[in-house]
Amino acid sequence: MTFQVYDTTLRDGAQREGVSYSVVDKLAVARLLDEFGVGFIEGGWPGAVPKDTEFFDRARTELDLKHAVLVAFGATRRAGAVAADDPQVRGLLAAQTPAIALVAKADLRHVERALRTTAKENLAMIHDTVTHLVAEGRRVFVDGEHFYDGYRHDPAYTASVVETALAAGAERFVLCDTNGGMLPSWVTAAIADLTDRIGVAPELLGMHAQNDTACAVANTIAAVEAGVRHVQGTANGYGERPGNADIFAVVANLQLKLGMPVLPEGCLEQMVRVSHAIAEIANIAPDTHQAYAGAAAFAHKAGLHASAIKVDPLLYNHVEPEVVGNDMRILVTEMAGRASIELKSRELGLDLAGHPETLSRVTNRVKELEAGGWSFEAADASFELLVRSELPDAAPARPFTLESYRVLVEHREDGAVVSEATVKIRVRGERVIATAEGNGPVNALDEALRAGLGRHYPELRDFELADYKVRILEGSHGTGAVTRVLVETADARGGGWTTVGVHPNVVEASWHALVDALTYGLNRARV
Ligand SMILES: CC(=O)SCCNC(=O)CCNC(=O)[C@H](O)C(C)(C)COP(=O)(O)OP(=O)(O)OC[C@H]1O[C@@H](n2cnc3c(N)ncnc32)[C@H](O)[C@@H]1OP(=O)(O)O
Ligand SMILES: CC(=O)C(=O)O
Repeated sequence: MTFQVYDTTLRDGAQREGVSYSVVDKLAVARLLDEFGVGFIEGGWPGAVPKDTEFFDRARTELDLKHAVLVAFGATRRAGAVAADDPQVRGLLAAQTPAIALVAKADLRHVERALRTTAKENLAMIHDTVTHLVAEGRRVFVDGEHFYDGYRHDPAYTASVVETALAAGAERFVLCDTNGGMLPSWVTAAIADLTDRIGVAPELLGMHAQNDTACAVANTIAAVEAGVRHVQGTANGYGERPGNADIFAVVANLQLKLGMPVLPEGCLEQMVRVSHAIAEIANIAPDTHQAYAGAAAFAHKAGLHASAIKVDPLLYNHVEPEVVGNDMRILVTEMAGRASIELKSRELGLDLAGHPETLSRVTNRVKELEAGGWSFEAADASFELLVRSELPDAAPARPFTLESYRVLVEHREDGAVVSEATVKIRVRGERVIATAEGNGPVNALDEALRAGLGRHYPELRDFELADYKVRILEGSHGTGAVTRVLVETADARGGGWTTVGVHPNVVEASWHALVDALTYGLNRARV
């Protein structure tokens, strides 16, 4: 039986606090999920949510899916109603999708207390709705809401829900951990007990796990190991409350750990791109520490790791990052050893293999500076300048030498605050004095330095300060604190780099970061 990868980013994922997709967003997410190769895309609840109704209408003409089948999600008919006449069920058919997922009560307590109907009527609601939709030519999935809690409470009734749905023609019965309270061994035990009790083939079952115990991915994998062949999940684990099973981690675990080729060839490598693009559309910053897809998923900080990675990257990576479209990175911090410095330098295009003294000097310098509050982890450009300055044939580090700078901040009677900076520098043998105003002291300093350098280095016009972050370092107090400044600079070619400066005076810390930023940019522009 074919393995089914079923995505519910556009339905359960949209139930995450803070997420609100437009119809255009939903269409874009569906295209991305299709590129990732999922077999089913649950698009929302037509008839209940107006945007979802419009999504299915537009999807018919605007989506050309290569891998996925669109699924409309809804509920079983209301108690006492006729399925064919139930407006909600009619809304599902009106979406004209090849497949429909029905949420059905699988816990007797919910039947009695939330639906306020009888055990028998709930079974009839499931039976009638499934047979009606199948007769209308739809593939039907039944999501057994609260399956696991219900099975613990009254296994015989919950098992009868599964039997009813499958007997009525459902293609799969999906075991939902709706409250997300399960642990992997409990999932395994429940599936084994259910299959023994009613003799159902586990391949006819699916798994939908909420993440309230942080076990959604593990629970899903446990279900597959128990024989289930349909898994549900969402991009980046978005979903109601803490979320759903992260479909990226689920699929990667199945393919790379259990050897199950559940995606079409070539799709797994799309993971990082698809994950980040969906985060962008959802307006959620990508989780850098997300397994497999996060920017830090293969980032190594400890010196001991780097020294082994130098021999073979797989000694400290559980898989090759490229198989999910990710990259390995080496972080340079006070935890670095010579191997970390060598690998990081290589990443930046500098081969230090034949320079053991340089390696030792840079390693010691990094440790010293980090102890004083510097941080190179997020400032590759400052690190590269540091390495270059320690190379035996190092060129002069700066495009100028500083005689002095001065910054004034004037608070005027009318409330206006004006900053003015003057720099006195030597550029290519010439003494230059330049003054500029800015909306703050750092901006004024930046402008004055650019004005002073501009005639000799016209390419400076292409750089702009993209971000500026100040952090007060721990262990220091009040206005006398040591500050760390990170400056992010962008150029007209779409590139960007980050530099760092540290000093008890925030202007001096900013000066270091600014000078590194311009120096690095000028070196780069000349390559
Ligand atoms: C576990 C999950 O996450 S399932 C996905 C849930 N998603 C959503 O709820 C998002 C979309 N929902 C909505 O837009 C609305 O809740 C609607 C349109 C579906 C229903 O709205 P309303 O008619 O105003 O009802 P309301 O939301 O207050 O209550 C839900 C009704 O559905 C009934 N219901 C709940 N589950 C089911 C079910 N599986 N089958 C049939 N009816 C059900 C409830 O008993 C309740 O009926 P009542 O109105 O007679 O009390
Ligand atoms: C269907 C669903 O989202 C749940 O039971 O959690």
